Amino acid sequence: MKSDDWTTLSCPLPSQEHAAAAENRQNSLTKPPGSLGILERLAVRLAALQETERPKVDDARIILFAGDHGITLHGVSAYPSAVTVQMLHNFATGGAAISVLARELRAPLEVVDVGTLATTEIPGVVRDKQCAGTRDFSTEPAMTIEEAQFAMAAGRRAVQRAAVGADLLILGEMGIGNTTSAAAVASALLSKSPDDLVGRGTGLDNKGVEHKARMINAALKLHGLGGTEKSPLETLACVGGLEIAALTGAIISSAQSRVPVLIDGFIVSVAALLAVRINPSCKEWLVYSHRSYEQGHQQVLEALDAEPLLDLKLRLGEGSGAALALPIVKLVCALHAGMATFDEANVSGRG
Ligand SMILES: O=C(O)c1ccc[n+]([C@@H]2O[C@H](COP(=O)([O-])O)[C@@H](O)[C@H]2O)c1
Ligand SMILES: Cc1cc2nc[nH]c2cc1C
Repeated sequence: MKSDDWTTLSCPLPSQEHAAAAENRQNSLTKPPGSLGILERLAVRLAALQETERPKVDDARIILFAGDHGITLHGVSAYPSAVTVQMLHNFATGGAAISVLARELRAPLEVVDVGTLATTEIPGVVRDKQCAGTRDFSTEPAMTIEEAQFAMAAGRRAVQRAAVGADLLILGEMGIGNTTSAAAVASALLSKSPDDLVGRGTGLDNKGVEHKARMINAALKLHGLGGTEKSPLETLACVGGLEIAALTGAIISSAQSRVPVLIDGFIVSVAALLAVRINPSCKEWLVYSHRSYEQGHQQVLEALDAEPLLDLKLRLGEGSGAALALPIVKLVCALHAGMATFDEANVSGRG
């Protein structure tokens, strides 16, 4: 078996039978049908995925992948690359936003360095990397195919270590420069102009955003991306990132292992797009937590037929938007399991 063959192995199909049972229950609960909006569909989807009429999300886990980006040589981020490794220490010592959210939610957090510039072990951070950052994709491919596959497999290893058996997996990322890589991948996969997919990232001004779009445009031409000739894996290798590759592998592996994934912001959604292009059967296993403030996110969400739960103008990453949405997902399950039916509560149905 080739080392990349696992990526296309089918994910389980949601159970139609349990979806029907959950939908019946939703429609019998003491509320006008449809009044809980998109949350009703979420309850039914989780029921189908967990093969039960009454799903639960008691055991959620969080995995965060970090990587650095050669393209940062060209001033595409408001922050220096050094921040990625500095933040790894912050994640490990509990001071980052996702560290606080993980503690509050009692969700175990695993942080994996899949390709930062760090040269030494960082206590509390799993190291699973071949490369210290990607290459500058304005002059050469960011990764070789083998490097991208290694990082995808690192994503799978993390899921097998930290998420198998969980009710839900939250994926997050950290990588200065990764909104440039993510926008480049999305432009190529969606055949859209980078002008429509670039955003401010960590806080670029208008000139910075224009420069970022020009860099991506030139790179797409250099690598022959944007048409149909290149595969998703080749696109990932040319202009993607090591943490984006790990996220892609983790999404596929989680779906194959029957663990639904709560997708975070722009970067994780672009990894979801890659995952669905590589293995369409993983699509059913993805739940979208929020619409990020990053300009291109809406287009990526549309391409994935996503219905995000929140729209809070977040643009932090780290899995923070997904962590903030987790209480809603838990409460959706509690409502679905705990509300009385019209019959049980002796409430009259529609006249
Ligand atoms: O998740 C998002 O939608 C999001 C939007 C903008 C920025 N980020 C975070 O900011 C970093 C990338 O921004 P930049 O400007 O360095 O490309 C990276 O660490 C991401 O986690 C994340
Ligand atoms: C401080 C900081 C924290 C982050 N977390 C995710 N991306 C980030 C980018 C910066 C700059």
